Amino acid sequence: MRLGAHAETVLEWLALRLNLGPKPLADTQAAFQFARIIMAASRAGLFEALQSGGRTAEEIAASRGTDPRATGKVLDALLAHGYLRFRNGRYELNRLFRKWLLADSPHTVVHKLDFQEIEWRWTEGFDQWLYDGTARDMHRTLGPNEWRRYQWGMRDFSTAPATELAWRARPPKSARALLDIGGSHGFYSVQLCRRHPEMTATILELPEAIPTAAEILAREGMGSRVVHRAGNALEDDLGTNTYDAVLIANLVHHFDADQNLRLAQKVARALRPGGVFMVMDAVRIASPAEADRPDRRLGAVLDVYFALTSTSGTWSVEAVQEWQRAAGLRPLRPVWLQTMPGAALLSAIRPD
Ligand SMILES: C[S@@+](CC[C@H](N)C(=O)[O-])C[C@H]1O[C@@H](n2cnc3c(N)ncnc32)[C@H](O)[C@@H]1O
Repeated sequence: MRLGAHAETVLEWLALRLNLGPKPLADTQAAFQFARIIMAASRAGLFEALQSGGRTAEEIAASRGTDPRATGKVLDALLAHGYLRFRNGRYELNRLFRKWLLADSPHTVVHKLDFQEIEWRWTEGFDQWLYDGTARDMHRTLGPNEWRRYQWGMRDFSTAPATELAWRARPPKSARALLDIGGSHGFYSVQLCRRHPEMTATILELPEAIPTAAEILAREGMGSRVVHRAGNALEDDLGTNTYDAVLIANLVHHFDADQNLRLAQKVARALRPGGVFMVMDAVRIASPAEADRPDRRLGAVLDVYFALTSTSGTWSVEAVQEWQRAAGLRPLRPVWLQTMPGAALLSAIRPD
């Protein structure tokens, strides 16, 4: 997935090729301002105001309590970028974006856009961090309301990759017990259990996450097939010969190499012979020689973000497979997720 400025005309392409336009400004000014416009529009409910049809800027502003002039400008910026269209004097939500920007859509990202307001504030720490390397350990510093917004945000982030992962993961055919470490809202477990009707799942989560995570999970109607267990994956015993599959999705980037190695060893003990350890995450380069690989771009940016927010960072395929091998597991070929470009499912089997 390529971020940044892309030419739309031959002349723009030429200007980019000849390096005539300042790419660093396209990568920053337009990107960060438009990002904040989308977030503000979503948080103010401007997209929601267009749910049941076209409206004028004045009607939208009146229904959301926003300033009419400011609202008109925001709507025009969204129009210019294809989020909206304009017909018969009214703004309409573009059909493609209804799926993502309406709160009652199963694919909504409205909560993630809300959580990004917190992440935005965190990223203001990049400058200081670059000098002193002092990171924020986000899981130790969130307040109760931030925990709530975090869990809802993670839920929105998971719907597309969880559905794909459930189709492409290969737990043993007879798999019955799944452990989902740091599984939060449980959507990965829910989709895996829907795909494998014999399977039940336990989500191991920090206690602070569980009130909101359980509320989100309850909406899926899985009953006792997917349940939470409060604990800490770094400190708790995970059992012996207990699970057919263990998933850790979007969490190894919060742990350092030593923590991940010890966790892999606990997972290997907890797996039954033939069981599978599934690590899903954005993947970083193993060395600067790999830097031009398109499937490592997301991991490169998130590596910096997680180093700031949780002291660690993203990991390479090789690093994850090294922990898995050191724990006595046999890594399988990586599965690159199409719904989350730059993320991969790195599975390893416990030999019989
Ligand atoms: C980035 S979220 C990922 C949630 C979910 N797996 C997904 O991919 O959508 C990381 C989750 O791991 C949980 N977590 C962090 N440290 C943990 C630990 N030591 N033990 C168990 N869970 C942890 C957090 O509370 C959070 O819900």
